[in-house]
Amino acid sequence: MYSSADRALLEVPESPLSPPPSWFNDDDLECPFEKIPKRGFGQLDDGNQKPAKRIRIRLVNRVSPADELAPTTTSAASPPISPLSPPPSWFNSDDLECPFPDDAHETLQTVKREPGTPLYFLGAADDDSDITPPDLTPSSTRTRVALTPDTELSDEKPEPFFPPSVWSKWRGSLCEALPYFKAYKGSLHTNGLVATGFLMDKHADPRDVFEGQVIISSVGGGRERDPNGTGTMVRLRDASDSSPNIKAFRNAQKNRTLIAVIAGEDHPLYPCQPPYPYAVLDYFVVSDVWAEKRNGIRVFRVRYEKADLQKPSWWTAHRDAYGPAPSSLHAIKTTWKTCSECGKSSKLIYTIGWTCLNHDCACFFKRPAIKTEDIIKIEDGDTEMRSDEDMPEDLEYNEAFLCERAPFIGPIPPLRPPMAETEGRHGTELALRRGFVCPDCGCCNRRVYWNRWLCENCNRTWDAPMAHYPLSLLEKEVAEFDRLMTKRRETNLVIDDQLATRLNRTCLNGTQTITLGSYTARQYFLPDPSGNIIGSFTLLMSNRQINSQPFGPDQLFREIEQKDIGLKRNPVAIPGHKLEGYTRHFQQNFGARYKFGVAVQSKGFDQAPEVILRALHRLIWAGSSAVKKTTEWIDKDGRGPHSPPSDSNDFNELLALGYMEDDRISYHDDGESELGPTVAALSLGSPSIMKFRPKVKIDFGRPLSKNSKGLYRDVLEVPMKHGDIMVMHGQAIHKLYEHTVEPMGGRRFSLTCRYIDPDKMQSQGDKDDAAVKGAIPAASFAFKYDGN
Ligand SMILES: O=C(O)CCC(=O)C(=O)O
Ligand SMILES: [Fe+2]
Repeated sequence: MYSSADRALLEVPESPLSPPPSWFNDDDLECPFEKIPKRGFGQLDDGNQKPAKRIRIRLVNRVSPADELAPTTTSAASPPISPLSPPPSWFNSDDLECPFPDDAHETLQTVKREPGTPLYFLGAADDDSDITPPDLTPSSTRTRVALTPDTELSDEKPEPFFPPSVWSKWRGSLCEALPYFKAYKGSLHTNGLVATGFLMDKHADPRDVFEGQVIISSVGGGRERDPNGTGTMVRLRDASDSSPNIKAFRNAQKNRTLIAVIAGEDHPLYPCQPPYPYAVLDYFVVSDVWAEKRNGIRVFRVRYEKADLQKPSWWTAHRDAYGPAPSSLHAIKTTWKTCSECGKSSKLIYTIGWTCLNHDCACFFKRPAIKTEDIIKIEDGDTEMRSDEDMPEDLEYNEAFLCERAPFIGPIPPLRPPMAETEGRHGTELALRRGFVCPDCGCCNRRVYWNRWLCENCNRTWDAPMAHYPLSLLEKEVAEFDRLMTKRRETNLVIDDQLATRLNRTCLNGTQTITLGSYTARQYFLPDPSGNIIGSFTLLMSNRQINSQPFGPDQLFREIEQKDIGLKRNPVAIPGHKLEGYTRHFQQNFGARYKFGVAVQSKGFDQAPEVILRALHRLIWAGSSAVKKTTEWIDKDGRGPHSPPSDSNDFNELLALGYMEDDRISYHDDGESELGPTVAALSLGSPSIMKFRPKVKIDFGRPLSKNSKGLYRDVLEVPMKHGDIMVMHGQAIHKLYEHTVEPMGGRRFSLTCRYIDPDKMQSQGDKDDAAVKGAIPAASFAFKYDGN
């Protein structure tokens, strides 16, 4: 079980806006959840339904009657939602229902625009009755909201104009399915320091704009908890030009690359009823990045302009959806002025007048003055009026700044990435392991099942091709792995050991090489801080001969990779965090139910396929043989009160884990209180490395090194290859140490046996269930393994 100190290691950010964003590139599926140990957490709270939120919005007409092109702006009358506001977004099944009828997507497709033929009305209109949009409404019950100047909307926000083409219930699914947004925390995803995806959620700053074609936001990150104890997140320091996110926005602006903007349902300025927790708006281009000063602190703002100006925007229900007429696209331009102080030009952004937006200039963000002595003549004969005061808080944008457009030229890819191509693939490559956007309903999904893709919204399934993992690939992985291990041994000065790549001899108290059946094995003994041996780690090293025997590891590997043994990823609950996570590996449990932080059901051994029972018998032999040798070694010097038990229990549980490319299991312990002292695991497929390190809360009182985060460095790293078996013996190992396994290849299974003590189970139901499911079928003893 994890202690709170362990959990402290697992900190995940609380709000997408609070911590500085982490920067992932496209190939990095790394996610904070995958760093979560799979042990000791409770279940997801699915029943915590989020209350429907109504935001009263008021549409204000800022448009001069003559200026038909100016979009109508919205401003939220409701206060912005603090990034700390608590409600986690766990939906119940009602929430998961698509608000659009099944044929909505077909309806949408019928209005696709032919190149060069603007289908939509693009001109100015005196009133909305002149706007005759194609009937995109998927439902006849939908009402369009007619806007007149100063229209005040009722409590209801309008429904979306039409359904978004890509959406998600979960942040994790969004990040796994979309190539352009993989930021599990923070609001920005970048690729090569260019912004490719931006999520606006929960927080809106003053003057943020969320309209059909123009969005203005602050650059997230850099907020800290208010030292005045208000519980809110505030900016305390100037944002820097050299921060990666500002650079990424500037690069996107300079290169005019596309950035997908995604809206979270809690955005205070959402112009319509949010159809889903997350919905992709469209591709935009970054038109402006500039600095403002707010409460004396420098913040950066970004203006985005929709890339396809002729396509209506699903999130607006008024004429802003149609945008300016093509003939007018170039007509409106914001004025630029050059600063007499720094010589740099800035746009005339605010109605109050021009200010220098170069934050290195003495005149940066100074309020235009009305006193005559402040009027300065500048070169072009124009005048500039400037006071020493900063700009006020209640600024408004100039209409021209909001209305100008710079049409994007270039191909615009579909928002919905196509399903990954399976042709010629073996089935566990990263490209197939990633999530997908359902081509039928646009829902973002994770890859949850080992041998299929399932859309959690419309339940459509696709079989995933799970071909034999090519032997040539496996051999290549092993060759690379061996090279890497040799290098690691050299780096860590492990020259006298054939196996470990990192050995901390001040920590490890003795090792021995032994023979167990046909296996050569290496045994390491782990001490407590006083040097008492508390347990052993044994690695039984397989070889070609063992692997190729009938029902040996080769055959077991081939059978498991082909057979659907029920492997799937499961949700991990993180107490105190509202983000939902899924394990970074696929599981299926057999025998007694093993309760750890992941909700995994168990199939009784009587329902287990033969391959699982064969593995079970091999592990029963390996576990008892390794424990016997541990006991002999310990008994040589005499047992102490801290010595591990001299016997192991019979196993009554087997957890099968499947790892695809890039999957892993992060640091955790196998220390649940119901577990017996011995854990044994068979590795099949790609090589992997298992690492042990002392837990941070344990004071070893010796010069064991720690990393920059204050965590102990690994004291033991052991390579595990196809057919190898590891045995951990001694419960105290899990109190003092934690371990991780990193596969170094594209397909690996681990089959781990434990004993789950019914006497330590809470309920009679659990005990009865364990007795039935954990009973090893008598017939399976025909598969008994004796090491040869
Ligand atoms: O993947 C492995 O070999 C071991 C997994 C593990 O540590 C566990 O199941 O507890
Ligand atoms: Fe483990």
